[in-house]
Amino acid sequence: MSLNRHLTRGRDVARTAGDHAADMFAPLTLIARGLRRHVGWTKSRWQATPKERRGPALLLTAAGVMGVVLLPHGPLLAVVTLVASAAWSGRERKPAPTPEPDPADVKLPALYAALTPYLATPDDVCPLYRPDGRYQDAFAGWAFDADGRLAALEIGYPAYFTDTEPTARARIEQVLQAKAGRGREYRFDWDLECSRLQVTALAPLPGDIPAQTWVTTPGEIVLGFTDPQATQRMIPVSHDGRSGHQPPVIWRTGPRSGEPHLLALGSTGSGTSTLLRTIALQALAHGDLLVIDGAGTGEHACLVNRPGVHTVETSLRGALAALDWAARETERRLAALNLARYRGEPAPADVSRPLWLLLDHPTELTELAQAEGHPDPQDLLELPLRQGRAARVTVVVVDAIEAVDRISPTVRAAARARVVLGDLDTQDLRLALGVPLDLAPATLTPAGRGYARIGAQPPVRLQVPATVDPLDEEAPARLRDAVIALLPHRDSRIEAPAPPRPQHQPQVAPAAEQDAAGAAPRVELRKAELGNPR
Ligand SMILES: Nc1ncnc2c1ncn2[C@@H]1O[C@H](COP(=O)(O)OP(=O)(O)OP(=O)(O)O)[C@@H](O)[C@H]1O
Repeated sequence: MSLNRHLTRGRDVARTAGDHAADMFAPLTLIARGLRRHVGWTKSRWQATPKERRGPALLLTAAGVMGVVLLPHGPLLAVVTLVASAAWSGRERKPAPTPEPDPADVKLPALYAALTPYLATPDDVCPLYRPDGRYQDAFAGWAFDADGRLAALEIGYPAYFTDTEPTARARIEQVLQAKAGRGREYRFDWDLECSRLQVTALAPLPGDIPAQTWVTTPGEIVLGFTDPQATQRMIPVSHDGRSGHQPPVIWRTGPRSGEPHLLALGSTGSGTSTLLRTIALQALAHGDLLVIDGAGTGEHACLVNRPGVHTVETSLRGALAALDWAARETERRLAALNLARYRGEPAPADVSRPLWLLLDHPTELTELAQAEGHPDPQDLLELPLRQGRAARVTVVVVDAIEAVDRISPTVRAAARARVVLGDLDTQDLRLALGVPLDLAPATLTPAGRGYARIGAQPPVRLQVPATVDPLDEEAPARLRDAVIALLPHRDSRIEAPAPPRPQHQPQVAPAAEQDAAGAAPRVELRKAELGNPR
């Protein structure tokens, strides 16, 4: 056996013996500690007793001791009592818990100090913010939640602070969010007239709301859910096996809509394809779809061959053919509507059924078209975007925020309903929504979280329903089943009798038949095959 092993063993034996000894002598230690405390108490009492009373006190104690000695079993009882009381007072006493410090006194001085460099100037003779100042002088009110996190704060700031400049405001918002915790979203209400800023921490929106049939009127699309303060409407929602009501973000489409087209941008994996699927499932209830999957990831394969879905294209040639048909269909619809109006007749059924052009990452196809010398598919959207409202053609484009420069100006100008999803900085949010946000997003946002702005309305928070790809095996089965239940089948559309079918279908010629120059093939309307259109 090596020396090292001897030493280790010896150490173990010594430690075990020490532990046993400590266990054995624990009662004696307890009593000894108690006796020490008794002696200490007696000493302090003796010193506290005035000198003239010490003699009588000593006499009284001696008489007591004598009495005890004279009693039958007195000395024994006295020893037992002394030992018991020593054991009692020798216990380890837990220190009284120190009261939790007031979170306001811990967090608000730090917040005040962090704001001081931005809101103080040396020339101010009566500064609201100064290095040796108190937060109570500048902060008008505050509230903390049960976990000690800042829930609301109202601060005052000097009138000379440049609160009309977005960059100056953004700096203050950044400091406030950093000090109050980046894990939550905050709303900033700037009262420019009174030089006051109200900061409110926002509760997270409910996530994972499964796809389901929403209670809306035709033409209304539920993009997701928001704060109760942002809308006066509530719709029934089943979530986690319970029924309740949630405030929806509704996008109104159709001939009377001020925002007939939508553009959604997001960071990678933020849920833009999921948003497109959410819209597709609702649009299918009353209209027909044409889907272009520019990324070619097959995320919309669940729509292939579904009643009401004209085509799901993933190739450049297929997309060009389908969009060319959509442009001519828009033209045809307009002509038919104008003729009906001219004759004073109701609009024919085949032009009043909404047509939806859903484009996922079309800029991928734009790049491909440029490389191969084909026309840009986005150019074919011009007519549907300009005339779509009258012709009941709605365009929805979703793409990555990095591709915003490649989105055609016509799409950006005509798509006045905007959605932005994912972790984005304030500049990207502003670019996507067209206005600065008075909200600071949390650092980590779940999939489907973002903001929506319909037309000129102020932006609202948005959580898109979890309309997952039913072919995505990694998605939870209950969410996939919910989507499958909404997909129309050949014999029914949304579990209801099939509505009359439109009298025209896109027929995309095989790519091989396309001309050598790469021009998009014409989509033929095969009216002869109306009996079996799909
Ligand atoms: N609202 C949501 N609720 C729950 N999960 C979601 C939601 N939106 C998206 N997801 C999940 O997040 C992942 C990414 O979603 P999605 O494919 O829609 O994002 P994307 O923005 O299209 O991604 P990419 O940038 O790759 O195109 C998927 O697994 C999807 O199921």
